[in-house]
Amino acid sequence: MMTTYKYIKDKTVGIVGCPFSGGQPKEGVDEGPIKMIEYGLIDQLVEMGWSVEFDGHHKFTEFRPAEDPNIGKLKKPRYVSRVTKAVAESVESHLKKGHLALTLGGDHSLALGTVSGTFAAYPDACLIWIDAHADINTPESTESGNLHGCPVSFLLAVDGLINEEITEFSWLKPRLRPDRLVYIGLRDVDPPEKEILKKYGIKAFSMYHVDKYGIGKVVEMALDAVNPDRDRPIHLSFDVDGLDPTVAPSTGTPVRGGLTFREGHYICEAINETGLLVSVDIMEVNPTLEDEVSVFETVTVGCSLVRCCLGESLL
Ligand SMILES: NC(=[NH2+])NCCC[C@H](N)C(=O)O
Ligand SMILES: [Mn+2]
Ligand SMILES: [Mn+2]
Repeated sequence: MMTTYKYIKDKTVGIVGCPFSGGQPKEGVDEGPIKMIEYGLIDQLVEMGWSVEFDGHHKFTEFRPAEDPNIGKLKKPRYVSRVTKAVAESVESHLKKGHLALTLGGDHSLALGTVSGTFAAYPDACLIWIDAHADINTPESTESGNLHGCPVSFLLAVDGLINEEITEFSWLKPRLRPDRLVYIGLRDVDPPEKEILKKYGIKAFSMYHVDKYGIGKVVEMALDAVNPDRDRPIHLSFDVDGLDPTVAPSTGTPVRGGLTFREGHYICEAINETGLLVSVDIMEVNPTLEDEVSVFETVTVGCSLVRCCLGESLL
């Protein structure tokens, strides 16, 4: 099988390395991208025929404000805002050169940047979000105050979802229409998040749906929902906690009953097959959690998801 890419020129991928943990409290998730690169991801992609552009990981510590008091319940809002603004610019510039943008996280607050960057370059894109969580809490609804649980609410182009104007994030232009967003893998959604999904009619396939229909049908239904004519650019945001903790144990907020190894990879293969993928995030790999074997499994699964997104196939 050979994928023809509709939006990507010269089979080039730009890697945006994002060692960042400010959207949640556990240290170590900033080492995720460093480990994925150390495990040989670039060579693997070159081996597959991709040209890789990577100028080293972002150095975010210089964005860290001396003081960053909570805004309402939100923790480290200034740090997260500055970092994700820089990420948005990196992703957008890769996409505008006709590259596929591959962002390695880091915690999922980084999607504030990756999705903003993608929709700046491709306003007509759609977003496929693989996760145990919906990450759609608002500044009011979040219980944890961790911004990795909130990015989607900031990105949605709807009125009245974010009540208080948070000037810190004024750079962010919400461009994501609710009908261009679909979830797969959900199993730990907070009650106010369920309300938001319902209110805006956001398509979501939980693990119940994966069990009921099988992953093949679920991906097809997800694409039908956000990309019925199979012509829009696709942004895939993959939180490795969408996978079962037996498959990706080294992550900050594991939830039992997740996607199997094959289901996770199938999603990436099927999305690659559309030829429409322009932007991929692999998020929440934390190589400091659990034992050595778990770390190895989680980092290697991060790398193999990327390879499947970029066209590695079994035959
Ligand atoms: N990207 C993640 N792992 N998010 C977990 C979010 C958990 C919880 N819903 C919260 O808002 O804090
Ligand atoms: Mn998650
Ligand atoms: Mn997430």
